[in-house]
Amino acid sequence: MAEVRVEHVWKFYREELGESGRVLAVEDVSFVCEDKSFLCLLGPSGCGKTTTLRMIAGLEKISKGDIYIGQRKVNNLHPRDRQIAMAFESYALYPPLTVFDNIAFPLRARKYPEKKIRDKINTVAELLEIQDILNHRPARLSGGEQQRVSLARALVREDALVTLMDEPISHLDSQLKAKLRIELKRVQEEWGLTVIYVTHDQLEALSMADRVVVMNLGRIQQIGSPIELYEKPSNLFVAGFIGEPPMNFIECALAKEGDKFFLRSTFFNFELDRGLGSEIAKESKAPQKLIMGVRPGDMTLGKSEDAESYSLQGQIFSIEPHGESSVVILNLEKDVQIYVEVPGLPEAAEGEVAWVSFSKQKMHVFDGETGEVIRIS
Ligand SMILES: Nc1ncnc2c1ncn2[C@@H]1O[C@H](COP(=O)(O)OP(=O)(O)OP(=O)(O)O)[C@@H](O)[C@H]1O
Repeated sequence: MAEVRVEHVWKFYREELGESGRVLAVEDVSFVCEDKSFLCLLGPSGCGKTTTLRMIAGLEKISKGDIYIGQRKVNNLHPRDRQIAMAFESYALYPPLTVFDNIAFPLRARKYPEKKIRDKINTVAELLEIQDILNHRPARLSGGEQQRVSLARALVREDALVTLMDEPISHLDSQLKAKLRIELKRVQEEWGLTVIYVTHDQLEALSMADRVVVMNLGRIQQIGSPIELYEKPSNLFVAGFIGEPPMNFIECALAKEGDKFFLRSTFFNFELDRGLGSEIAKESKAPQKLIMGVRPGDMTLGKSEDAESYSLQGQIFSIEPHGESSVVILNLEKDVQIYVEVPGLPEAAEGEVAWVSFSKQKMHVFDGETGEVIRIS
């Protein structure tokens, strides 16, 4: 295994339109995937995550920057010479070979003994629930089965320095996905694999990765552990992208009265701790154009204001039971709604007036112009 370093990597695609039509797909991306760790590239469609992975694999040329696998700079190395295993969304299975022979192919090419190949394939087949299709040919497999075979072929490669996966479980049903999220993480840890995994699904990234690289519009937005991204998002994009239901955002402004600072909007007037107030006054490019953020799960629902916390009043618009929890949607005004996640079923009814409260520590403040978070440094 080996660490992977991506240093100031850029990718321009030149479209048929000519020079002027070039697409900037990846912009100055740098990150390290440590040896034997699980790193996810997470972001919405078109954010550049697949392009980044394909440059690591050697399937796409780097426009600018360097990529290292272990100590070796691989910019100009053929994919075959990079010692990588790949499970990509396009399965690339060999149609004439059975599933077993497809998985065995890279092992036989490396002259593994047949007994070892069989043992390894049986272990992986059980893990991925493909024992019963080992003798089938790819043409008669469903998309989800082909995806698991492609994943199996990548996982059996003991000699690979790094395993690259692009949406490897996207075509599976939710039950199998849930099982494989747990199993993939277990196998990665047990076998000591170094994994770089592309997904647009935050649940996959947050449940499996040691570190997550969040991308948008070709750029890295934040790199952190799942808990860091959730609790300390560094900008509005990450705050809104991570978490389900997403973080609530309300426009507001900074106000100063004497030596006290307030965060003010039509719906609230929160007195700020002096430290945060001064930080906003100092750091914000537009203190009259701030955005307050609070996660649905960080709020409680009640019938009265909580003097110890920040509170907002609204009218319950709907209650959605989700099993263990419920999502309550409150109207603050016709066009302004907030989502609150409460355990079980709330003791409240649609149409009632209710208060939501949250502790000061759970509030996030963002600069409305730059989108960057403002917190006490
Ligand atoms: N071969 C290509 N030629 C031109 N533009 C491309 C090419 N491949 C990708 N792009 C563009 O580069 C950008 C990044 O694409 P990429 O596939 O890396 O994104 P992604 O985050 O993996 O998205 P998805 O999850 O939809 O695959 C997009 O704007 C895409 O349209």
